[in-house]
Amino acid sequence: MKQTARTVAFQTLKRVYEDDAYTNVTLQHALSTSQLAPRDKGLCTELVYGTVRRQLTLDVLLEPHVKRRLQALDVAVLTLLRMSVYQLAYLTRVPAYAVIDEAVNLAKVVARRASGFVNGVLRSYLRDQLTLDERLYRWQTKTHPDECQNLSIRHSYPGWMVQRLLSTYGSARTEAILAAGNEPLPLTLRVNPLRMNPADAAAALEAVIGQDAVEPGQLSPQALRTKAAVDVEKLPLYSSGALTLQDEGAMLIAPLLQAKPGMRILDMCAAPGGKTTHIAELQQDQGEIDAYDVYLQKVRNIQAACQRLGLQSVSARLGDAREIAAEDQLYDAVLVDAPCSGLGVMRRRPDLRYRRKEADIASLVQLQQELLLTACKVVRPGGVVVYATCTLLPEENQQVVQYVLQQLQGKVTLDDIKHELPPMLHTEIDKGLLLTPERFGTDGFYMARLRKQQEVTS
Ligand SMILES: C[S@@+](CC[C@H](N)C(=O)[O-])C[C@H]1O[C@@H](n2cnc3c(N)ncnc32)[C@H](O)[C@@H]1O
Repeated sequence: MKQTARTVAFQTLKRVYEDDAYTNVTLQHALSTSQLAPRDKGLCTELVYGTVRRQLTLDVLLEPHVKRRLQALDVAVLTLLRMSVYQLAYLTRVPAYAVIDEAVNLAKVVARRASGFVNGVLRSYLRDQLTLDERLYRWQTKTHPDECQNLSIRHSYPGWMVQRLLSTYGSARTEAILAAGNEPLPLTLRVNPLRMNPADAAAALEAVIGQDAVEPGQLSPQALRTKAAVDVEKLPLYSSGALTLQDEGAMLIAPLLQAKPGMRILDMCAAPGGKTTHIAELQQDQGEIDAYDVYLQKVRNIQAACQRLGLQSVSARLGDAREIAAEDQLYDAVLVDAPCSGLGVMRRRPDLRYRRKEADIASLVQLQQELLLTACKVVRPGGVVVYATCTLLPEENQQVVQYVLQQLQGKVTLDDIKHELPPMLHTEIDKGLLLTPERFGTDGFYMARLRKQQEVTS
């Protein structure tokens, strides 16, 4: 089969559906072993991410044109239909006849006996001549969904997730958050100040990807945003350790530790090392950072990141961070970048919305509380603990902080971080900073800083 953006996308999607494989990992592997040109890699990524993200909507769009239950279709056929309807409904720049021709040709190779069926379904879809909104309106008038079901199908998220967001953020903001989770991922980079300053890095990047293709970030002085598609990991600038791929919102977290050269810092949940390496850069690589993760492969990822960036001050360690004991020497600052439900990073991990189950939340909250309590134990009096997540649920964010403050009865207090953050974020601060993804084009994050009180000696 000749390799094109669509064939690689189809094979990736089929693996995702058949083996329940992770979309981002499967796609990354498929692209790195393909011979596709950068432009085709872009289209392939769009087809895979879009089809997975919009799956619940796509199935509703398909249903009127398929007489059988969709789940009863062969995986290859269902994959082709979803991928094709994604293009017809969302990628209006692609001509419909090209979508159908390519789907039928692909069907002849991967599901020969079903090529007529694929052709028939897609032609029936086109005959309707309705816009996406009109199709969804038709579904609505037929099924009379409540607000939650309606948003769930329109934006393709499970109902429980929508319900939890609705009860926290209300209708309009929830809809904006859901829509933001379906947007393409912007490419943001953190410049390593030990290697380069941001202006030089921007100029060096523009020399490769084109004039005016790079702009400074809005929220972090170390951030660059690129407007052109580029395989950053293949650039010498990247392999030489001048750049790290990181969301701009994530770049706000490490600075809250106020790391200075010589400080001893603990990063409790560190892999793949995005924030550990940021802390090391801010400390000019002069200090001691213990970076824990509970999975061996992930610990290796931290080591690899430090090696690429030329950082010496990090010790990557394998272990459950809840078991770290208060040694003689306590830490000056601790980061708890806790495992969480990930509702803030939906555009980054398109299948997370279907993998995450509502029942996970209670055990995540317990883990988050235990990690934060341990952090407060192993930080020195006067030292700080930064608690961060990439989710939007108050029970994993403000309520975890509240729980720990109550448990520790005044031994730990909440810091005011307002004046350390850009003024445009001040409205987002309330018991920590809550960055929702529809506001500034970042992923969604929560971050708060606690301070251990000095022991009173008489
Ligand atoms: C949100 S991610 C951390 C992201 C990382 N800080 C970064 O910026 O690249 C949470 C990490 O916590 C790890 N983790 C989960 N439970 C843990 C535990 N009990 N102790 C240490 N790490 C844990 C997970 O393996 C995962 O890599």
